Amino acid sequence: MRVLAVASECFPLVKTGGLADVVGALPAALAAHGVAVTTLLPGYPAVRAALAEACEIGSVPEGRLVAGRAGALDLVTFDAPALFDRPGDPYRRPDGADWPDNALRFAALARVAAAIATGRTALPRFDLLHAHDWQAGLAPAYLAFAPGPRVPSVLSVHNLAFQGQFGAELFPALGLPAEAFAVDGVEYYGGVGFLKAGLHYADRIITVSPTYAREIATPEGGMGLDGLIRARKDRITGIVNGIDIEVWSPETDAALPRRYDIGTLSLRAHNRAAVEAAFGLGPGPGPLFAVVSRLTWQKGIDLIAEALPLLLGAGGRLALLGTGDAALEGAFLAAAASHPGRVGVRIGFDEALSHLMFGGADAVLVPSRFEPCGLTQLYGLRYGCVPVVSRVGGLADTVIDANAAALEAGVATGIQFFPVTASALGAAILRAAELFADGEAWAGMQRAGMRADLSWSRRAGAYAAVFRAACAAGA
Ligand SMILES: Nc1ncnc2c1ncn2[C@@H]1O[C@H](COP(=O)(O)OP(=O)(O)O[C@H]2O[C@H](CO)[C@@H](O)[C@H](O)[C@H]2O)[C@@H](O)[C@H]1O
Repeated sequence: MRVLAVASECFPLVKTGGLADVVGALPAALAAHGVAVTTLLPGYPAVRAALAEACEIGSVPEGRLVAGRAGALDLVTFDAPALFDRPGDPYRRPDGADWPDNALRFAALARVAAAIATGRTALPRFDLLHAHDWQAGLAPAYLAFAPGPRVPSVLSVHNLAFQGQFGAELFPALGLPAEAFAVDGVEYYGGVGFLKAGLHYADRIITVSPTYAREIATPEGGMGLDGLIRARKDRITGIVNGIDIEVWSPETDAALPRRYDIGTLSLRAHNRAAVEAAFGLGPGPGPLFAVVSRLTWQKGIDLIAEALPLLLGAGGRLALLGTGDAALEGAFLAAAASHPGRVGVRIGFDEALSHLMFGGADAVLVPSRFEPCGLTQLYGLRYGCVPVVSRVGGLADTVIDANAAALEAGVATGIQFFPVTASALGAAILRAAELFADGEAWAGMQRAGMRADLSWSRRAGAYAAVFRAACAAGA
C-alpha cells in the first residue's frame, strides 16, 4: 500500500514537539507492515537543505513540488518561498507571534496534498492520504471534492487543543465548493475549522492513545468537538505512540557521556553528574527531577512551581528545560535564582540536552492537565528515568503506578497521581522520594520501565490495520 502522509513538522528536519517525532518515525515502522510512506512537508529552509536526489514532480501557482529523500525518509517538499521560506519556527515569527497567514499557508499544503494523492503530479496516485493535525486537516476535505476515483483518508489527532479555527471570510480563498461551508463540512461555529473539517471528512480517525480517544468524546475533554467525535465514534481508533528506539537508546546515545543498559544502571551516575553540571546543581540526598516540556497550561507546569517547596523539602532537585509562556519562564528563572544549586533552568529547545536529562536524571515530571499520548514519559521509561505523571490520556495508558500490588509483582514503572492538582502532584513527589530512598524498589521500577516494549513495530501494525479498513471502506 502506498500512503501519502502530510504534516507540518518531521524529525529530524523540523521539530517543535511530539508531532515531529511521530511523523519522522512512523514511515520506517510502517514499511515492515507493507506500507510505503511518502511524506509531504512544507519547503522550510531546513527541509529544502536536507533534500537529496531532488526531482520536480509538478507545480502549482504558489510554487513547485519536489520529490527526494532525506536519510531514510521519502519526501515531497512544497517549495513555495512566499509561504514557507521564513525565519522562526514553522508557525511563528521570530518574535513568537503566529504568522498572520497561517490559514492560507496550511490550506495550500492540504490542497497540494490532495493533488499529489489523487495522481495530479508526476507521482502515481496514492492508495491513501494520512493527514496529521489541524495543519493538514483540510486535506480530507479537498479529497472529498477532488475529481476522479476517491482516495480515502485517515486523520491523526495529536492534540485536539490546536484546532486551526479561522473566520468565515477565509472560505472563498480555500477553493472548496460552496456546499462545503456547512455543519456537515468545514464550517465550525460560524467560521472555518481545519481540524473539524478533517474530523468530518476523513474515513478513519486515529488518536494517539485509547484513553484520549475516550476523553475527547466527553464535553469535558472534547474542546467543543465532542459532539462530532461522538457521532464518528465507530471510526476512531486510539493507538499509543511508540518511540524511535534507534534514536532513543541509552546503549548507543551519543548525547550521553556514559552509555548504559538495564544491567549497568549504576553508570547513570556519570550522566547525573553531567546534568548537574549543565544546570549548575549541587549534590543532594533526594531524587533529581527533570522536566522537558513546552511551558504551557496543558503541561501543568504551574503545578510544579506550586509543589516546588515540597520537592525541595524532600531533598529533591529540579532541572527544567523548556520554552513557552513568558510568565512560566519567568517564574522558573526566579525559582532558580532563589534556590541556587537546587533548581536549574534552561529556557530554550535543546534536543541533545533533553537526551542527557533522560539519561542522567532520576525521575521525569509530567503533570499534564490533559495529554493525548505524551512522549517524554516514554523516553523516561526507556532510559530508567522514572516517570511521575498525572493519570490522564496517554500517561494513564503507558505508566504502571507503583501501588503496593504492582511493586510486589515487579511491574510498577512509575508514579501516577490524580486529580491534577498541586497537592496531588506534591504527594506523588513525596512517594517518589520515599521509593528513591529504598534503592531496590527504585531500581526495580527502572528495570521494569526499561523492559517495556515502546517500539513502533507493534503499533505500526495497528496503524496499517486502520489504513486497510479505510481503503476497504473507500473502495
Ligand atoms: N525545550 C525542549 N528541548 C528539547 N526537546 C523538547 C523541549 N520541549 C519539548 N521537547 C521534546 O518535544 C517532544 C514533546 O512531545 P510530547 O509528546 O511530550 O508533547 P507535545 O505536546 O509536543 O505533542 C503532542 O503530540 C504528541 C505526539 O503524538 C503527543 O504525544 C502529545 O500528547 C501531544 O500533546 C518530546 O520529544 C520532547 O522531548
